[in-house]
Amino acid sequence: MSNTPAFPAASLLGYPRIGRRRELKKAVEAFWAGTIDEAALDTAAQEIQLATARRLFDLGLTEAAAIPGTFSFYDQVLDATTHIGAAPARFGELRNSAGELDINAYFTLARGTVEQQPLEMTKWFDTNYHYLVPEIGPETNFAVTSNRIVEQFELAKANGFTTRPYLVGPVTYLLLSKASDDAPAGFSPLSRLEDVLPVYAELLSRLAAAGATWVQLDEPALVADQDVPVAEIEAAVARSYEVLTSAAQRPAVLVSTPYGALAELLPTLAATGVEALHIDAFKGAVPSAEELALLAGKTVVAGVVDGHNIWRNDLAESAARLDALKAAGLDVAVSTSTSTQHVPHDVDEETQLSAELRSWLAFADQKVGEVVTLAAYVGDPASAAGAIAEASAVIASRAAAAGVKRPEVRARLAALTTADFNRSDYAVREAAQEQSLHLPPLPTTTIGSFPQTSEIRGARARANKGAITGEAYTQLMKDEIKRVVDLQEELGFDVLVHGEPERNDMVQYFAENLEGFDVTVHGWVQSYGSRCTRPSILWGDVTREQAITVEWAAFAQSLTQKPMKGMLTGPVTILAWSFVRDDQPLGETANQVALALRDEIADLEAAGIKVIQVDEPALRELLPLRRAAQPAYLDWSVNSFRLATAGAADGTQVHTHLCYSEFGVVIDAIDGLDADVTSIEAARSRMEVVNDLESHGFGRGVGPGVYDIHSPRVPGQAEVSELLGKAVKHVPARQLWVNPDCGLKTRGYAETEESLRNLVAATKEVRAQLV
Ligand code: MET
Ligand SMILES: [Zn+2]
Repeated sequence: MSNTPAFPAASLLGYPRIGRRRELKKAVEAFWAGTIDEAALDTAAQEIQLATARRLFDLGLTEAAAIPGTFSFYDQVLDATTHIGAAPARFGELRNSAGELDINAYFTLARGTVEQQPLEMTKWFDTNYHYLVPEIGPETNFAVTSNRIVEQFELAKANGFTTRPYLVGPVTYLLLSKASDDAPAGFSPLSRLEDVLPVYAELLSRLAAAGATWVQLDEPALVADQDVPVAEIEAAVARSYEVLTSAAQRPAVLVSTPYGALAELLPTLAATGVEALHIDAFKGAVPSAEELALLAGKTVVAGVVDGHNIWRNDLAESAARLDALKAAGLDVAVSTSTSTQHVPHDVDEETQLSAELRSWLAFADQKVGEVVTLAAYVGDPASAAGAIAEASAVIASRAAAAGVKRPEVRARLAALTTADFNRSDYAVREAAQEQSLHLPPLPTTTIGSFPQTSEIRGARARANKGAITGEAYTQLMKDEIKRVVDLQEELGFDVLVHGEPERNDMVQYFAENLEGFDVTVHGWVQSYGSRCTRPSILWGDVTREQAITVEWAAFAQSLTQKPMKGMLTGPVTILAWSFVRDDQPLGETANQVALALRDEIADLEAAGIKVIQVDEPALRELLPLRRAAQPAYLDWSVNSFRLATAGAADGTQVHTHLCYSEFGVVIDAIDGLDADVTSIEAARSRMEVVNDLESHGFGRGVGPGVYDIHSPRVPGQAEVSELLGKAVKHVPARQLWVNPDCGLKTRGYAETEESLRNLVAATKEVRAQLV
């Protein structure tokens, strides 16, 4: 390329897609339900894209290509899949008569069909966002199969905004892919790079023809240690960006590398012809002078504003980082460390929070302001002096604010000894639990929540508005608990749950009932597809003023002779799904939460609860992307779980639940949790996990999920029997539990009942075959 257009001085890596009032969620779900048609869905999507462009422009992203084109109907990895023709053959022909993977094909891949499970879903780096895993084999027929990225650019352009189209980069795309069903053993998706690159080149050429000046190719896989040897990744990066930058007609290329430091791949990217390289200069350190020298001639897009958490930026600290980059003589632009898709839109919406707390925060819109200020600083340091001083003053006042440090919490933590982290040997506990529980082989249970019906949500909304009394609300929840308990009795479950109707969200519920947290009203963040969560804000030392779950659990237990599980959310998950204070190590915060849970467990036991589940679905999520940092993380995270649970009596059965399939990665840590029973996701990955369990010799109870609750599909009895048949071949039957992959709160009652009925019937079938 001759005459590279200037990269905008201020930019964002990405922006929330779901809409300030979750307009996209509503439109997409209405489309699935058949209440709006494709044209109406498109109109809603266009309105969101234009509202975003207008907003970002008004907030100061006024230069061409400053506004990221990061809208997505469901997921950015699925977007790439449908643009490059990578629909797996197992779905049959999904291309329409024009040869395109249209919106129907798109949602088929995301949600599955009666015959086909959807693409597997897994965590996006160290975030709570989930992407759909591509399945690539020798048979994958790569070709441009969607023009949506071009149409979205054109839509913005026609309305006066030159955006910067976004695509997951080719190396990351293939590294995140798994081998298709049809691929031979040992097949590596990265081996298809040469076939993928011309398709990316064609998309770049179409974007250039439409007038795009810059494109953003996102390569976060380059900041994470991979199973593929580094030399292979280096070669793939070098080759990809050689091919893509030698295309005749193309926009200038920004490669973004969020979620951590690039480390050994920085020189490789520096040697390519890409015009701009984004580095995560918030989480990652500023590269050394030698590395920076390699970047001469490129724009360095410095991600100094954290896109992944909500604290106001320490502008003085960011300015110092920018100074280091400028001192190396580089052309520096300012951006966020990651897409701001991980944070809510706007602090100003949260008028119920104290002005003090609000002054400590920056959501996506405030981050735009920070980026714009810092970009001005790069041009003229004096221009930002006032803003920098103000940010420093706010950060200092936060450190001294009431509730941030509570002496009694700190004293209790300081007094802990190793005994507080250890239970009796498993053999002792196992015997005591056999006595207290008398369970059949292959005990059946569910993960906790039952469908959250519109009646339940409506009752909560009315109670929050004061339209019904607290007593009326409690009664409605108790009625619901009774329905759920009766249903489980009728279905024949062995260990029951109360269904969690009183919980809006498994983390927020505890945040609302513990000191040290605050919750937002509009702070929705996309978790996967149309699903959003509203992370709480953990800003101070954590204490529990009174029992939280005991009344509900005791009521549920009073309705049945079967054991009722007490249900708690573990410390790591509470941290991972909240916006956590950044002023002390995570391990300290986790232990504060653990002590509150430990007290709750003691109260549950005193109320007669014999099985207590402490969910840790996010244990894998916070795992550092670099192997060197993983042992320290696993140490504090496992210890916080042990601190929470080690006060339980031998006869109390402690369960934990983790919902993802890459179990092998953290199996030692899961063992370290020392839970008596562990339930995990396995249905979508068709029980692959039992191989890991077998090779590891996992010795305690385990329930690999047999019902994928992420889709409305009902698994048949034969399908569940087959999964269980596979499980008993690899895991001793006496350790095996039968349960769904996860909680049922997002499902409807009809499909849930049918699925659970099949689950129990299949269990009886397999039990009968055990000798
Ligand atoms: C994301 S893990 C969910 C566990 C929780 N107990 C539930 O069933 O909803
Ligand atoms: Zn789960």
